[in-house]
Amino acid sequence: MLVAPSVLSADFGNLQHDIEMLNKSNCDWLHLDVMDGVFVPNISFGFPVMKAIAKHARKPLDVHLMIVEPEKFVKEVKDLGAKVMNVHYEACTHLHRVVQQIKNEGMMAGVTLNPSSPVSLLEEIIPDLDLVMLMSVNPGFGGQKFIEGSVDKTRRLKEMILRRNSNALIEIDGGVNRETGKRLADAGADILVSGNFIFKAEQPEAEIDYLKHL
Ligand SMILES: O=C(CO)[C@@H](O)[C@H](O)COP(=O)(O)O
Repeated sequence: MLVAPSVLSADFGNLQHDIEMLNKSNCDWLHLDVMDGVFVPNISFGFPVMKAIAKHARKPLDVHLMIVEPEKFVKEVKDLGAKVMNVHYEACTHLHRVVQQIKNEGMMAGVTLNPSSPVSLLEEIIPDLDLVMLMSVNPGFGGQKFIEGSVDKTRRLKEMILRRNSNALIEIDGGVNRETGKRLADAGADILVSGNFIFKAEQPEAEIDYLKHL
């Protein structure tokens, strides 16, 4: 299992401390949530903060854009040195074009689905994707309750990926902890994003290890 701690739940007053903790940990990617106050009802951080994080991070960056018109920022995300660029299905009118732009910049192309968006929406594009991220909470905030239907949705996505001969990885984001993480792993998840569960833990590195071994 790959584990991508969500930096949204870090201590922003002491960000370097938390990034160093993640550098020392066995986590795989750093998950960076960009929110614009339009696509989601919250504003998080943008490129100046991500550049500062990138300077200290010794793990690949997994950038999740919860913004309208994400295609305007492909080059900026590439210049950060990101490994993964995740855009929302719901934010892209010309999704196929955006996915090609991301891949042409040498990044993994990820498409994210909101909880109410069915996996069937990805039927045509799935062979082109490197990754699909399912939101298991409504995007915009850390620390929300896991939406139960996400486990079955993960299973259905896995079936579609196999049926369409896609190599897409399955990433799940929202409300991931020991218990939900286990069920998601059994359903076919490849990558778990986790915010509050990791950063509020007494021993964040041990919780990362727990999720990694699911
Ligand atoms: O993208 C988001 C929220 O919009 C997530 O990445 C959350 O930041 C995950 O946090 P937890 O639900 O694990 O606390």
